[in-house]
Formats: sequence, structure tokens, C-alpha cells
Amino acid sequence: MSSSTVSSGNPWVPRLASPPAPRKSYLRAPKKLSSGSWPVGRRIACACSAPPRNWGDGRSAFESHTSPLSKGWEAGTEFKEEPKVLIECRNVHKSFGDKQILKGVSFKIRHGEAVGIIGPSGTGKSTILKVMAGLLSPDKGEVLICGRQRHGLVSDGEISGLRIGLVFQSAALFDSLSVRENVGFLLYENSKMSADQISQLVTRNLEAVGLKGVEDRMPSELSGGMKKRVALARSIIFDDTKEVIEPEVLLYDEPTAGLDPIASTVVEDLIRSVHSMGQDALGQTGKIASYVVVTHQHSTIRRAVDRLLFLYDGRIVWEGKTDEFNTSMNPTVRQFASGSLDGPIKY
Ligand SMILES: Nc1ncnc2c1ncn2[C@@H]1O[C@H](COP(=O)(O)OP(=O)(O)OP(=O)(O)O)[C@@H](O)[C@H]1O
Repeated sequence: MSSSTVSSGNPWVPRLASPPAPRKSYLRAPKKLSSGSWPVGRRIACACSAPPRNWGDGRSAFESHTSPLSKGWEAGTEFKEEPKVLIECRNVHKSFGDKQILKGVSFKIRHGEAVGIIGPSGTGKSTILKVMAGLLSPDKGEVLICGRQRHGLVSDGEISGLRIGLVFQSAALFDSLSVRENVGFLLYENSKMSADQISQLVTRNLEAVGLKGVEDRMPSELSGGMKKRVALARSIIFDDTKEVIEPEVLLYDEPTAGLDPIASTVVEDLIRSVHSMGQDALGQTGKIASYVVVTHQHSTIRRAVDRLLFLYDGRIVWEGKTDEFNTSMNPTVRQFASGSLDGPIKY
């Protein structure tokens, strides 16, 4: 992603080109970002009250395939109240130069959902995550945060009420900062919490992702799987001394890429455990309201998500429950699931 696409007015917003030098003496200035990316996208706000609407032609193709949640809403049996729509993309278009990547993408992420976005390489999965996070603005179409349209990038206007975190494909830790400093970075920079309070919170969040006693290690002393867990701990940390804590949606870009099968399972289970439907390693209910995972890994699809959006040729071409994926008769899905060279997907 081009660093120029991200502005830096809001302290919660990733500043990819030149991340902020830590101002406090206990933080050594990061020499460079290990991946060239700033870790976590942030803080969007809203009243979280707008009911979802039917949007005629803009309606997602997925709405005809129903997840357990949507079935409940439609039949009125499983849920009395429809879960709030936290993020909605309506007819989103995005081009890079003359390359049209997103050609009218529409979907909703509701409170409590665990959604996967899958599709062939280069089809725009990371791009749509960045659009949702407010790091890229759509050329056409709308992104609604809790029913309110976001204009431009997340930093351009403050909409309060929902935090959105983006966990990049690489862990994107600061090489020159310790694990404690990495995990607590945003709080050291942007909260009124004392260093001791932050340190305790860091320890708690590391324990929640199953990591104990690594606070003083440097990223270079961690395995790839541990780095991803540290990144996860960083993405779920927030100032819990505040009176009002907004719900958070986490967006994971290929969280298990490059991990061995067992390390993948650990990360997949962690993603579940920090969700509001799960329990973390400390036995506490997870704090993440909803999450979206971009992945190519079958195990991640099976273990970490309930509903899938299939992105191909700039559009959502299929939506369904995870267990419907392997039995779908949709030719694009069948080809993708089987890895066949024959079918509508051309390489
Ligand atoms: N900032 C950018 N400038 C120019 N082109 C870009 C930019 N970001 C993405 N692209 C292009 O947009 C296309 C979609 O990229 P994206 O990373 O969203 O795909 P993806 O589906 O996540 O791919 P993969 O599964 O391989 O990670 C690619 O052709 C990529 O080169």
C-alpha cells in the first residue's frame, strides 16, 4: 500500500510513511518498522444505532445465502433483535491507476460476527480491509460506520463509537522496541495512564494471548508465531480506565500466513478467544465485538470464521456459512475450493 494514502491528523491512525517517534523517555525511537507498516488502524466513532437497510440493487449478493445470524433475523426465530451493523460497505469501487480493483463491493459486518474474506490473489482483499479501516477511501460508494457515512480517510473526520483495528499480515512490530513497548505503544503515546498501569495492562494482554514473561524481549528474539501473538495483544489493548469503551472490530490480514499448522491453530484459536463470543487465556470474555479475517488458509477458514465472503473480479460473488463453502455448487467457489485450473477463475 502506498504510504501516501494515509494521512496523519489523528493519533490513532496508522502513519505508514513516518511513524511517530516515541516521545517518552522510556521508549527508544523505532529505527524502522520491520515491515514498513504501522501496526494498528484505529478509532472511529458512532452512535451505533442505524438499522440496516435494504438497498435495492446495491444489496449484497450474499444476502440470499444466509448465515445463522441472518437466518435468525429473517425468520425472526433465533434473534429478537437484529444485531447492529457496525461496518457496511455499499457499492465500493477502488482503482489504482487504470487498474480497477473493486467494482462495486457491498456487505455488512454485524455485531458479534466472525467473517472471512477469501478469493484469488490480487483480487482486492487487503484493499477492502484498508477501505474498511479508513486507510484508503473508495473512489465511489460508501462506507458506513454504525450507520454513519465515513467521508474520506479515518483521520479526516472523527466519528466516535467504534474502534477499528487492522492487524497487518506481517506482525509489523517495531524492531527497536521491546515487547512491552510494542504492545503498550498506543497507550504510552495517547493515554493518560501511568507507565505502571500500562505495564500491568501489557502483561495482562500478553497473558490473554498465552504469552508470559516476554515483556522485556526484543522482537528479534521471538518466533514468527510469537510475533503474531504479540501483534494480537497490541491490537486488543485499550485504555480501560476510560468510562466509555467503544466496541471494537478487528480486521486481520492473513494472520496465519507463513506459520506451521500448529502455530496456525494457536493463532486461529486466539482470534476466537479475544472475540466477544470467546474466552481468552485468562478465562475472561473476549473484548472484540466482531472481526474480519482475510485468509488463504483452509484451517483458518474452518476454525476462525463463521461466514465467508468470496471476492472475485472486484465483486462479492458468493456468501455463505463456512460449512457451505465446500459443498457450494457455485462454479467459482468450486474451482477455488478444489484448486483446479479449470473454471471461471483465470490466472
Ligand atoms: N497502493 C497501491 N498502489 C497500486 N496498486 C495497488 C496498491 N495496493 C494494492 N494494489 C494492487 O491492487 C491489487 C489488489 O491488491 P490486494 O493486496 O488488495 O490483493 P489481495 O486480494 O489481498 O491479494 P493477495 O491474496 O495476493 O494478498 C493488486 O494488483 C495490487 O498490486
